[in-house]
Amino acid sequence: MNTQTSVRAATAVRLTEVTKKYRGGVTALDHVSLPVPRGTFLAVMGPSGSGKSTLLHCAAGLDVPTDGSVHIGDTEISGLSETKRTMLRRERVGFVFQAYNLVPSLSVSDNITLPLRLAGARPDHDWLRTLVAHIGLEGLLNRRPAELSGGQQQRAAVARALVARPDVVFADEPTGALDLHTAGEVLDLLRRLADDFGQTVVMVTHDPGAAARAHEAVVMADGRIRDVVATPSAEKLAQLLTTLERR
Ligand SMILES: Nc1ncnc2c1ncn2[C@@H]1O[C@H](COP(=O)(O)OP(=O)(O)OP(=O)(O)O)[C@@H](O)[C@H]1O
Repeated sequence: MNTQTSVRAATAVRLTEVTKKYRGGVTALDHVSLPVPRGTFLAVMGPSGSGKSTLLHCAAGLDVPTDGSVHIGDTEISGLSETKRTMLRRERVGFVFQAYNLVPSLSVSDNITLPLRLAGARPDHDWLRTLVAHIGLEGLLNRRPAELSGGQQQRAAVARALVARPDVVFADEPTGALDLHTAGEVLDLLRRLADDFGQTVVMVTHDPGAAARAHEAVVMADGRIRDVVATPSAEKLAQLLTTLERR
């Protein structure tokens, strides 16, 4: 393995000089470069319209950049056909959304393993047991989503995102619908998944308190990364956001 390959392999996601222009002339991302090392819990913050969702969509292969490249592990996804990107997302990317998006008619257990069935893969039962125990879903697996609290539903959604052992989990405002205490539990869980399993997590959030649970936070404005803050505090992030919003 040459040095460049080993450097790339240590990176779960890499954006290189990514620009995204929408029809109508909006430049939502302007030459953004961002390596996300494996095992990092990264928060993406910034004022409304700063490009957070666009960054997440391009990084996850849900959308394609106008220019620049995106790698998931060693695979450049920005040049793949839509079909290949869909397959790659199923196998190597997990998603957690604000609205848990569980299928109401399926049990918790079937919801968690759904991505595997869609990809035509078999569950790894050892991993499934570890995951369910780690996430605290034992005893809830036969229930329907409506029979769970909001926090339990989001924990089931986190288990579903992790079931295929993805290179990266993208979380879009994962605590937006939860009360403060339950939100704290879900954030602790995301942090433990990174610390205990080396799971890479990229989370978009408006909440400096949530971002402060991450290893690192990037702060965006006008489609660019303005700051990268290691071991961020809620106070420091709130201060940076206030400065950007006042401009
Ligand atoms: N499909 C689209 N077509 C045209 N412009 C778009 C589209 N999606 C986003 N934009 C524009 O791109 C810019 C970045 O939007 P984006 O949704 O990425 O920001 P954001 O930081 O996620 O905002 P918010 O915090 O409000 O969700 C904004 O100016 C937005 O209006």
